[in-house]
Amino acid sequence: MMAVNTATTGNSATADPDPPDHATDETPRAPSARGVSSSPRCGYATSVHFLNDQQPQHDLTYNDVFMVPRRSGVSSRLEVDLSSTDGLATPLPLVVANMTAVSGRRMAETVARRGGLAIIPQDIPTEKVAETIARVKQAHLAFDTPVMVSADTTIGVAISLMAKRSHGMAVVVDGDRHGSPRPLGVIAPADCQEVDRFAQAHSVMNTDLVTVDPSASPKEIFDELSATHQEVALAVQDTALLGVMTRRGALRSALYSPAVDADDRLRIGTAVGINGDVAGRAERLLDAGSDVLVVDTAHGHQEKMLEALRSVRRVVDAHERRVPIVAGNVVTADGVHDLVDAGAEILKVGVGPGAMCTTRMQTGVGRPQFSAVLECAEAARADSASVWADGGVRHPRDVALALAAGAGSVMVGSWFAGTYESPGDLMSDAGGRQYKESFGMASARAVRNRTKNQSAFDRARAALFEEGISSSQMYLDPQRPGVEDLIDFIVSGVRSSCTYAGAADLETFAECATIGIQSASGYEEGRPIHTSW
Ligand SMILES: NC(=O)C1=CN([C@@H]2O[C@H](COP(=O)(O)OP(=O)(O)OC[C@H]3O[C@@H](n4cnc5c(N)ncnc54)[C@H](OP(=O)(O)O)[C@@H]3O)[C@@H](O)[C@H]2O)C=CC1
Ligand SMILES: Nc1nc2c(ncn2[C@@H]2O[C@H](COP(=O)(O)O)[C@@H](O)[C@H]2O)c(=O)[nH]1
Repeated sequence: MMAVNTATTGNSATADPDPPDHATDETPRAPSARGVSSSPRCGYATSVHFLNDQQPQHDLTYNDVFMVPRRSGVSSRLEVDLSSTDGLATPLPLVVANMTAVSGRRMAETVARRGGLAIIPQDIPTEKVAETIARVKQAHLAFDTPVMVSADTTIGVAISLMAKRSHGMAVVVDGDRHGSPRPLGVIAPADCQEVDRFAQAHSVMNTDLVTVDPSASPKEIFDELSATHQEVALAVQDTALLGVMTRRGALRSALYSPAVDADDRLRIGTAVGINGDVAGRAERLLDAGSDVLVVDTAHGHQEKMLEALRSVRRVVDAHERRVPIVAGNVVTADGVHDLVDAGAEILKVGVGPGAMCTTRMQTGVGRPQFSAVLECAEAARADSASVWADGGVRHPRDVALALAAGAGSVMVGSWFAGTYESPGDLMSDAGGRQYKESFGMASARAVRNRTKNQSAFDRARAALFEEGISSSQMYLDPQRPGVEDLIDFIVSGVRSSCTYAGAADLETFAECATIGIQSASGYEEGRPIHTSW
C-alpha cells in the first residue's frame, strides 16, 4: 500500500553518499542451435539474407549496411521480446564493456535493473570487485539506490554527489546509511541555487516528502507523483529509506524487467586478463558471486589466451557455481573454434572498432565489425556457442545491425562513458558542456595502472605498446544524460527494427533481417538534418 507523507524533519549525523566506484548458481543454457541452412521462418538459405542475393565483395562496417522492411505480422513494437540469444537470456541484449572509465557499481546496478549486464574490468583489484558485486547484489530490483547525505553535509558536497545518479537529488537522512536511514528531506540542485556552498543540507532540504510502501506498483507511484506534482517517491519500510523512484523510473519499471540471478538479485559479470594468477582471480570472482566470467585480451586468438581460458574452464567446472565463460577478442571463424575448444561459451568479437582504439592505425590489424560479427556468429552457432558484438556502437542502428548479423548481445563502451552512471567525475568544459573523461584499456594510462607492481623499466617498456587513447572527453547528451536514457533510445530503435523485419524476438530477427549494402552517400542520406541547407 502507498502512503503520502508530508513532513518529518530532524537532524543528525551520517553522511556519505555513493562513494566512488571500484571501487548463481546458474548452469549456462546452451544457446539454441540456429541452423545456418534453411530457416523455417523466412525460408532464406543463410542465417543473414542479403538483399537481391548480393554477396559482399569486401568486409563491411555497420555504416556500410542497411535493412529493408519486409511484410510483418508484428503489430506493435511493445510485442517484441528483446531477450538476449547468447544463452544468458538477459531481458535486454546489452552488455556494458569492461572498461575502467565505463563500468563500475552504479553502472552495473542501473543497467541490470533495466535487463542488461555490466562487466567489471580486469584492472580493478579483486577485493574491490567483490565489494562491488556485494553492493549490486544488495540493490533493490525496482527502486534506485539513493544518494544520501546527513543534515550537516555541506551544500557543496551534496551538489557534487547528486550528479552520481540520474534521479539528480539527494536524500537527507538521519542514521547510518548502511543501517536504517530515516529520510528527513530531499535536496535538488534547484534548492541550492544562490546558497552558500558551506551551508548545511538541513537548511535547504524540502521536507514535503512522498513516501511509498516498497510493494506499491510503478503505476501507483507514477499516479501519486503526478497527483502531488512531485518528482521523486521515497520507498520506506519500517521508517528506513529503501530506495527512490522518479516518474520516469516508474514508467521504466513497467517497461523493463531486471536481469536477475537464481536468487532474484541483480546480475553482474567480471573480467580477468590473461596474465598473472588467472585461475586464482577467477575463483575469487566466482566466490564473490560473479554471474559471468569474461577472459579478455586484445589478441584473443593466441596461445596464452587458450592456456588462460583452459585454466578458467577448470576453475568453473570444479566450482559449485557454474557460470558462463566469455572470451575474446576474435574476428575470425578459426578464432571462434579455438576459443570454444578451450572452454568459451560466448565469444567477444571485435578488433579495432572501439572508439578508444588505435589498433587499426597502429598495426593495420582488425576487421570491419559487421562482417566480423556475421562470420563469428555463424561459426559460433556451428559450435553451439554465441557471440557478443564488441565495440563501434555509436547509434541504435548499430545495435540492431549487430543483432541482425547474429550477435547474442551487443557490448557498448565509450557511448556509456558519457553518462551520470559511469565512474568518472562529471566535468564541464569552457562552454559549460558536461563531460566525463574516458580512456582505452590498452592506452598508456591503463597500461601504467595495470603494470603498477612491475619495475620502472618494465613499466616504461610496456608503455611503448599502447594501442588506445589515454584521454578523451565523452560529452553527456543533454537530452539523454543518464545510461537509462540511452537504453530507452537504443531499445526503441531495436524494437522498431524488429517490427520492420517482421520479428517478435531476436532469434527470428537474425533470421529474417534483410541486409543491403550501401555507398557512403546512402549512409549520408539517412542522417537527420538539423539546420536548413
Ligand atoms: N578489441 C580490441 O580491438 C582491443 C581491445 N583491447 C582491450 O584492452 C585491454 C588490454 O588488453 P591487452 O593489451 O591485451 O593487455 P593484457 O594485459 O591482457 O596483456 C596482453 C598479453 O598478450 C600479449 N600479446 C601478444 N600479442 C599481443 C598484441 N598484439 N596485443 C596485445 N597483447 C599482446 C602481451 O605480451 P607483450 O606485452 O609482451 O607483447 C601480454 O602478455 C583489454 O580489455 C582488451 O580487450 C586492446 C586492444 C585492442
Ligand atoms: N584497441 C583498443 N580497443 C579498446 C581499448 N579499450 C577498449 N577497447 C575495446 O573497445 C570496446 C568498446 O568499444 P566502444 O566503441 O563501445 O568504446 C571494448 O570492449 C574493447 O574491446 C583500447 O585501449 N584499445
